[in-house]
Amino acid sequence: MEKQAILLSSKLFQKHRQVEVVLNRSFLAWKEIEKSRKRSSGISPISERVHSRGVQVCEILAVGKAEEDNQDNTKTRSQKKAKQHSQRYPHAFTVSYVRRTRLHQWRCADATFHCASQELCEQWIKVINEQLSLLTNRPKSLLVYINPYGGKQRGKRIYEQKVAPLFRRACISTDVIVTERANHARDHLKMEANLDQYDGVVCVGGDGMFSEILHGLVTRTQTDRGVDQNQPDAKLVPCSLRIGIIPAGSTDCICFATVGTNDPVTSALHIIVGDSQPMDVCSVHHHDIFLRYSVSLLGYGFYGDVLTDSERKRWLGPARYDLSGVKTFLSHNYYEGTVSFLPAEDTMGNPRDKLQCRSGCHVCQHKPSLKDKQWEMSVEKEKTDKDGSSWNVIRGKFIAINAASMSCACPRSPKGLSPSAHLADGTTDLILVRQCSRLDFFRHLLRHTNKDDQFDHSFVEVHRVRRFRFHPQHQEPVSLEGLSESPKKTGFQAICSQQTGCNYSTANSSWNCDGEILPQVAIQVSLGF
Ligand SMILES: CCCCCCCCCCCCC/C=C/[C@@H](O)[C@H](COP(=O)(O)O)NC(C)=O
Ligand SMILES: Nc1ncnc2c1ncn2[C@@H]1O[C@H](COP(=O)(O)OP(=O)(O)O)[C@@H](O)[C@H]1O
Ligand SMILES: [Ca+2]
Repeated sequence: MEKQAILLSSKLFQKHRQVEVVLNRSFLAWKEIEKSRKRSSGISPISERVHSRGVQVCEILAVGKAEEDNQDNTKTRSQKKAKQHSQRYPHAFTVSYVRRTRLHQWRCADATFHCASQELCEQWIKVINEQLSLLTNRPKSLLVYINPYGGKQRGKRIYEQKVAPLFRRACISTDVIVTERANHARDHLKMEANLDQYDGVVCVGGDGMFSEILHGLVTRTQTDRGVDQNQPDAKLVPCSLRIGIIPAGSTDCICFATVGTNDPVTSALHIIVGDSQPMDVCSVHHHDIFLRYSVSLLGYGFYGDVLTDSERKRWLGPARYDLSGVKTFLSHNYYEGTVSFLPAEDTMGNPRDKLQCRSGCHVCQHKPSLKDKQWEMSVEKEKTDKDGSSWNVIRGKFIAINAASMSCACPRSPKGLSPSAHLADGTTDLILVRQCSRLDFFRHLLRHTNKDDQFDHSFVEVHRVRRFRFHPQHQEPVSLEGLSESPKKTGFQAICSQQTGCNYSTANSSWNCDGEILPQVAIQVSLGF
């Protein structure tokens, strides 16, 4: 590896230990040199033990003058020694940096260095800050939306206690909006927010709140650029602002599946260092009318019914999903319909290849470019127009139809609904669970929580697809009113689905779209901007 030029190097003190601190463009290292005398057979050689530590510059959160330690904590000998040193060398700076703890979990650590003079201390702060200012992907100004009612209703506290102090430490300025109603954040982003002044938007909440913010931002971007997102063939303009997620919801699958954990501090640190992860966005239409976007789960049958039932138990917090899960499992409903899908090319891997998508994943990086895609789409159109040969059509009775655009990993299911799904490959994994016995379905569900393959059942099939359509066997009432909006939550559909009558509500389930119920059952789904 090429050796980098040293930008600054000094002998400083960390507590009472002398350390050699070296900074180059990508790394800050400090080496403690401990001199100890070994007495053996009358000879006293001086041996040097070197403890070396360091941090990549891109993982330094901030550097600044150290706060004076006025506490009288000098109980032990080493504390006394450290105190004496800090009095002798009062000019000190503190480097805050990312420390990796458990798997995927990040914490903020501080290292304080005492300098022989004020000039040296200021020089260190200046040189490190200069290097940090070269990291242009870091946000300086953020717009934060907090859903105070998400998850266990701890969003506000989580933000104030765990996240805001870190943003302050990293000198990130924030405008914070605590939402007062559902869709407050979406409407504010759509119509009011002055987005030019921010480098990103932060969502403090769950998957539903993320979805709100995504819709606000995407709609605003299209409006600003004169694109009509209701046109099914409209080429959407990508958003220039990134969305950071501070998990404070019930499932937090979008955060868990992208970061690897649902921990507010880890997420705040990823935001500060400017990490980003592209993700697939599915567009959902009903008869060519735009309904919603989805980034995680589009689920019909089981997950639709769980969500419909759980909405009336919101007061229970995240436990509502457990209760509704058991209830839905016991009702053991199945739904008839036709699923048609356009498979992804073989080069996109397959849902059972056991490859996990990670940051910098090569499948996502080498997905077909827009140009290839346009070509592909014209071929696809030709084929379908002639004989429909590239579309697969499956008619059947399904307990669940799940489209996972990402793994949908969450604390309940650490591998997720489709463990090998890619975050940004332009495909979704379509999982069809056909009518089976309760015991078989239980076995299938259980495999979401352990290492066994949940697709290894005769009644389950999974396809990696670019587009799909669903038509329920039983006609839904024709109503174009209220499209693109959530249905009124009267609970009507849920109550009806418990009965065995023969109206459409009984025969059909609903789609769970990232935690929101879709108002329509017949849908067309396509991926990619
Ligand atoms: C025998 C035990 C069986 C346990 C099976 C566990 C499987 C769990 C798989 C969960 C996959 C969740 C996908 C994420 C969906 C979210 O978008 C949505 C909304 O999340 P939010 O409430 O907004 O955080 N949550 C649900 C439960 O539908
Ligand atoms: N102030 C608010 N009052 C009521 N509902 C809200 C508010 N802010 C956001 N919401 C809505 O709450 C729903 C659930 O939010 P989310 O943060 O995902 O929590 P959870 O994971 O518990 O479902 C979302 O659909 C969102 O639109
Ligand atoms: Ca995907």
